[in-house]
Amino acid sequence: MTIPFYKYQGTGNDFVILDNRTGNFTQLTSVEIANLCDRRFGIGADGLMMLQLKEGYDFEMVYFNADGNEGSMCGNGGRCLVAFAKDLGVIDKTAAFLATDGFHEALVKENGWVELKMKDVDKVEKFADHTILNTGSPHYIRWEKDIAKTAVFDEGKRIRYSPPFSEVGINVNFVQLHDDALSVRTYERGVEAETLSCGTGVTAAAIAASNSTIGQQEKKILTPGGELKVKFEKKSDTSFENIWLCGPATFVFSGTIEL
Ligand SMILES: N[C@@H](CCC[C@H](N)C(=O)O)C(=O)O
Repeated sequence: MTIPFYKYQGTGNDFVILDNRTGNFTQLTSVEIANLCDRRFGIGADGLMMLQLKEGYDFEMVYFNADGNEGSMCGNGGRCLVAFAKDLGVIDKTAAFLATDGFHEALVKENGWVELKMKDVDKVEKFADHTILNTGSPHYIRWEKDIAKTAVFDEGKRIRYSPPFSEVGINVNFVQLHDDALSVRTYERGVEAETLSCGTGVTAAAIAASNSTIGQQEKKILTPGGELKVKFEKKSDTSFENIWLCGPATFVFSGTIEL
């Protein structure tokens, strides 16, 4: 089977995208998807997405982690799929699409900048050195003094596979606070490695680092793959709405691959 594919990246979080409006790729197995994402034997990516038709929406986003298993929401992936939909002519400057965690809106701005509305957050669990919350995917936020020195792979893997997370897993984000920004490095579940950026992860970090002000807040986020912005409205210490993940989403290359 010959598969035409498109490769996109958002702050270095990279994805293989398939145009599945025909339904031709629905039967791909998790082993085949993992092979397509393999960086040595395949195209190479942190995940694979299919853009599909869905009645009542511009499109549907179906997301798989690099291990071939269907994942929960991917923020950078969602922004890249919106850029792809725009390049295909499926949308113009706005999108309304369905993902595994529900309905999302998005805006395509100048120079490849894509803003994605994330699901509301209504539970934030704070512990002495970490915070847990779900922004479409589950996230563990650990505060660090200097993330350049953090053993992201070893520590992230240890936490992701420790009880009570071992069975379902969790994404582990190491976060350093600066005066005007946050630096974030993430160990991603399903990739089982550090990625250059994680959209739902930086969204979780921004919310976990919110100040006590009720109302609109905005955080600049620095990741190893580039800069993102998260805007949100704080309703209470555990309730956040109108959450937007904003940043670049870029076409890299396209091609065909034999399966
Ligand atoms: N890279 C993603 C997160 C993808 C989901 C994650 N790997 C999981 O399975 O929870 C992002 O940009 O949000």
